[in-house]
Amino acid sequence: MFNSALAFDPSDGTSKRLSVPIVQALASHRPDTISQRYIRSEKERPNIYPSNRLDIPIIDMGMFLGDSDLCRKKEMEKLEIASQQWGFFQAVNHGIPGSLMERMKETAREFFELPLEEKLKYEAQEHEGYGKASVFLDNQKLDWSDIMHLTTLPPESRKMNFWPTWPVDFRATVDEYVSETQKLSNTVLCLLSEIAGLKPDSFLHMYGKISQLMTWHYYPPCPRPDLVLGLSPHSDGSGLSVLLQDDETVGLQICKEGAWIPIQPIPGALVINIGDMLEVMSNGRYKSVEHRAVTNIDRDRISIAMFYDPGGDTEVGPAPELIDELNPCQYRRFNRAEYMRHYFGYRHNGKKAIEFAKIES
Ligand SMILES: O=C(O)CCC(=O)C(=O)O
Ligand SMILES: [Fe+2]
Repeated sequence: MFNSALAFDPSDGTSKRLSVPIVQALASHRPDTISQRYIRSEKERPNIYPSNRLDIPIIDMGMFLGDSDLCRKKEMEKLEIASQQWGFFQAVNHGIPGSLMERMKETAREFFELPLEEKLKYEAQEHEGYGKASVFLDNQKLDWSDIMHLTTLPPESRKMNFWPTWPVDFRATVDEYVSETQKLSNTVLCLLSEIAGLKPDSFLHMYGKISQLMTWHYYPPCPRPDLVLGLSPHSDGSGLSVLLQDDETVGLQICKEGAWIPIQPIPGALVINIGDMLEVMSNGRYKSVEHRAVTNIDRDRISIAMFYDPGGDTEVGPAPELIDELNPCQYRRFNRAEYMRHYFGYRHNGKKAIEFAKIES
C-alpha cells in the first residue's frame, strides 16, 4: 500500500524518491489512531466546524451572453470584486452540461474504486499519474489524500501511459470536459482582461502556448479530521483554476483576512480561482489566494481541478499597461520553468512559490 513520491529539494535542485502510503488503502482498514506522519502541529490543525459563514461571490456567467448591457455591467462589477478581494468565485450558468460534470465525477470515483494493483499501473512519476501530491522532505507532514494528475493540453504533451483504460469511457469523458473547461477558462480570462482595461485577448496572448493540467483528489474518510489536513495550504501555480467539487461534502477552505472560510458546494456550480500566474500578469490586481482542504469523519470526497496555465517556456510578467506611478511593478519577469522549480520546492507550504519574483517596494 505504498507508492513512491518524487521529492524535490529546492536548495540544490535534486530529486529523490520517498516512500509514502496510499491513504485510501490506509483508511480502508478503519484505523482508530493515525500515524504521526499526518498529525499537524496545533497551529496547523483545522477548525472543522468553522463558525464563519461568509460566502464567496456567485457569478452568473449567463449574464455575459445576454443582451442586457446593464446586467452585463453589474456582473462585471461582481467579477471584479471577486477577483480582487476574494481570488475565488462560484460560477453558475457556465454552459458546461450538468450531465458531463456528473460523468466526470463518476469516472473519477470509478477510478479510485479500482483495486490498488490496478491503480498502481499508473503510479506517479515526474508529477504525472496516480499517487501522492508533492512530497519534498522525509519528515514532512503528509496530506490525507491521494491524487491522479495528468497533463491534458496541449494534446502532444499528454503522457498516455498514465491515462487509465478503465473506466472504459475515461478518455472520451475527459476529452469532452477538457474542451468545455478550456472554453470556460478562455471566457473568464477575456472578461478579466477587459475588466483590467486591457484588450479582451491580452491575458490569453500573454499565456503564449496554453497548457492545462488535471488533478483528481480523493480524500478518504478520516477518524480524526481535527488533527489532519486533506490538502496543505497553498496558492495555485496556474493562471486560472476550475474546480468541480462534491455536491454535498464540504472540504475546501479559503483564507480570508487570516480566517479559514469553508466553500459551501452549490450543485451545478464550478469554483474558479485566480492562480499565481494571473496575479503576476495583472500586476497584483487579481489575487491568488491561499486555500486548503479538510477531511470528514464519515464521508469521502472527490474533487477535480483543471489548471489553465501559460505554456512551459512562456516568459511571464505584469502587463506593461498595468504599471504606472500609482501601480508600481510588483513582480520581475521570469520564465515559467523557473517558477515551476520554486513551485515544486515550496508548494503546500503556504504562498511561497511566487515570492522569489516579488519586487520589494
Ligand atoms: O479539493 C479541493 O477542494 C482543493 C483542490 C486544490 O486546491 C488544488 O487541486 O489545487
Ligand atoms: Fe489549489
